[in-house]
Amino acid sequence: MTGLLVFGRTGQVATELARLVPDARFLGRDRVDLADPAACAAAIQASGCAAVLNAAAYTAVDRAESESDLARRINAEAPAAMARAAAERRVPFLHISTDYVFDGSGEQPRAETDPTGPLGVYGATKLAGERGIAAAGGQWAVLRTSWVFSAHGANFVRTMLRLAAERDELRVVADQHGGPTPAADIAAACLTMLAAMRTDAARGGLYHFAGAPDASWAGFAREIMAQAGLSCRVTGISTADYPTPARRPANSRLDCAAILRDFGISRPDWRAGLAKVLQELKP
Ligand SMILES: NC(=O)C1=CN([C@@H]2O[C@H](COP(=O)(O)OP(=O)(O)OC[C@H]3O[C@@H](n4cnc5c(N)ncnc54)[C@H](OP(=O)(O)O)[C@@H]3O)[C@@H](O)[C@H]2O)C=CC1
Ligand SMILES: Cc1cn([C@H]2C[C@H](O)[C@@H](COP(=O)(O)OP(=O)(O)O[C@H]3O[C@@H](C)C(=O)[C@@H](O)[C@H]3O)O2)c(=O)[nH]c1=O
Ligand SMILES: [Mg+2]
Repeated sequence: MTGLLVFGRTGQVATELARLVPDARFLGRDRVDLADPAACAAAIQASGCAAVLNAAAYTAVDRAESESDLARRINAEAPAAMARAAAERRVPFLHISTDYVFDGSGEQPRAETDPTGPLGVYGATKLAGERGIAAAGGQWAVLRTSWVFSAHGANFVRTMLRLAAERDELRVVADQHGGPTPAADIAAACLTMLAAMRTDAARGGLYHFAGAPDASWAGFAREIMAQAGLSCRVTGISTADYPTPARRPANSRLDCAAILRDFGISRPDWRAGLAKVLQELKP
């Protein structure tokens, strides 16, 4: 995809995007600080790009509870400023959001039209970002995804592998459910959506996208151990037994029917994505 400007360079999704579109321009933290929303807008204005994708964010869920001002600038104000700059330049803008915008009640998968209710600062700032983008007046899309993993960066798969090397039992919450999602599939979905948006100015909006089947974190951990051939035992525990600064939704399941209907993008099997990531991590 020519003329694509990407915010982020070292993150999970940005790294996978660089593999798929090496000719895109990637703006790392060294080039633009998302804590400076005006600098984000200026980067778009100066770029002459044909499309903008924001793959950067403040993703430290627990730390956000004590750094809410910074999280808000990066997750809410910067994306809104990007969306306004893209609107001025009349180029499509794609942004990534999260299952943590929901309150996690019930057991049904959430649709795009369902009410939000973030439980923590990370989710609240990501939701504010979604709203700022929708209010910017340009052509935009927001892809809400969940439980992202890859061979790079900080993610649950790498955490589990690290801990499994140190212990013979891991205690992992079994009462939070969602769809683990390979970063590579998110990158591909973003490019499919942007391509459609570039050929039709009426395309865009809010879409859910997550790997299948839905699992608990404990179930995800057990599959990691099984595929990696590790004997570390995974004991399912309740959220109450794993206290964290930020509350997390018990029901993170996303209904992904709309993105299939409108873009032909189906839920990837995360177990296949996990096999690829483990292969990549092999020494
Ligand atoms: N990770 C997950 O499980 C999920 C992520 N998402 C969303 O998907 C998107 C991509 O996430 P993912 O790839 O996992 O994120 P990562 O945490 O892997 O990467 C975040 C990126 O943002 C950059 N960044 C953070 N702060 C700044 C800043 N002040 N200035 C410039 N760059 C900054 C980081 O740079 P640096 O490396 O220098 O710190 C890093 O490249 C985000 O919008 C996230 O909210 C949605 C659902 C789940
Ligand atoms: C390390 C560990 C975690 N857990 C729990 C804590 C948490 O409920 C769950 C996952 O831990 P993590 O720290 O990876 O979770 P977290 O950082 O909250 O992951 C989230 O990141 C943000 C950016 C998102 O947008 C979400 O979709 C989600 O992927 O597992 C255990 O039960 N045992 C453990 O040993
Ligand atoms: Mg984390």
